[in-house]
Amino acid sequence: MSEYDAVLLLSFGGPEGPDDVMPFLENVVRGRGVPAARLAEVAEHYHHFGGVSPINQQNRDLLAALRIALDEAGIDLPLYWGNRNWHPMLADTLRQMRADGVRRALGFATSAYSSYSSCRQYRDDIEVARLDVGPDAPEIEKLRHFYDHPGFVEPHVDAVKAALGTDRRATTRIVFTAHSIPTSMNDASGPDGGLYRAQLRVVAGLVSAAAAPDVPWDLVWQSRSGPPQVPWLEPDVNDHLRALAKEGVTDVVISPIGFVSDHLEVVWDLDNEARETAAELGLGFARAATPGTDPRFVSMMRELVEERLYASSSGRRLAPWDGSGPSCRPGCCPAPVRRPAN
Ligand SMILES: CC1=C(CCC(=O)O)c2cc3nc(cc4[nH]c(cc5[nH]c(cc1n2)c(C)c5CCC(=O)O)c(CCC(=O)O)c4C)C(CCC(=O)O)=C3C
Ligand SMILES: [Fe+2]
Repeated sequence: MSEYDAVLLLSFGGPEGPDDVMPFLENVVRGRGVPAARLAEVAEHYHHFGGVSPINQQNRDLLAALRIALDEAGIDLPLYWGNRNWHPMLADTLRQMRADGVRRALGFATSAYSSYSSCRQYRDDIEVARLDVGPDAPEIEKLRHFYDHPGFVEPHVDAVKAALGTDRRATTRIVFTAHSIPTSMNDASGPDGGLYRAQLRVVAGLVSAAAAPDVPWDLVWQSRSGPPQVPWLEPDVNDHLRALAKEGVTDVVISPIGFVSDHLEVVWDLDNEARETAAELGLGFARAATPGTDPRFVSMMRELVEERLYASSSGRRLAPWDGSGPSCRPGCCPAPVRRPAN
């Protein structure tokens, strides 16, 4: 018997209709000092899609695929889903898990990298939700980071290969993107600081080397939020495209390695905004796919579960990618100082 009795998918959550948009956004930015004008702008992005975030269907698809993968491996643990910012909310899910008799579950977060937003905040979410549920709330053990796992890297490699044309390669640039974060959050990420950007550079290097070592690449940032006086990671992807056009680059392939699926930031900030910027500049533009429900990504999820289920009891040798790069440890990636909206 394993000490685990369930698997939990932890995600960001997103609105499911126009009336959900503002309450969802308020959940996201509570205490984070994001200006009202920025919120109104992001609300518009959601309204372009009928107020429905793509992230929810992506998570439903991921759950269905993972169910099949677990069944095929003979793992009959029940599967749950709880979000940080929108229904199904994590506390409600934990309450259901407790009612079902779950005591200790493995948690997979849809976020590959170390930083407060992408790691520690999920651990904080779990603790806050457990306090809300009260005595006998299930314990959740978050699975390790997977940014450099082949199940995450290989789908990005194939996507970049597919997006790269055969013409004008000498003047093509691969532009890897990830969600910008405040520079202070990057400085505080991981046990020694700077881990968010460092992990992204590792993945950019792996994808470039396997997909197109002859094509130069850059790592830049997208979807900046927060008050303008707070520094965030730069350059922004749109500014970067302007600089590339001046340098004589003719074509760009944008690979959003910061994302596991086509979130709103991908389908709006890249497929609309960055595409438009490229068109104004006369740059050829292709956007590489994200893993989504790629079978290799789903198999990776199953493997990460299996690793915890069996490794400690069987003395099985861990896979080569385990510990291949630094990762979060308890206590790292502290929360940013909360500030009032202004
Ligand atoms: C590192 C990172 C990831 C990647 C890791 C991960 O995947 O977790 C990520 C993912 C996501 N971010 C998302 C949406 C939003 N993020 C916001 C705001 C912020 N993001 C931040 C960071 C990150 N965010 C930060 C530091 C803020 C400032 C406020 C704060 O300090 O928390 C805001 C507020 C409005 C605005 O953008 O200004 C929204 C609406 C969605 C859902 C998209 C969908 O619906 O498909 C997803 C997956
Ligand atoms: Fe975000």
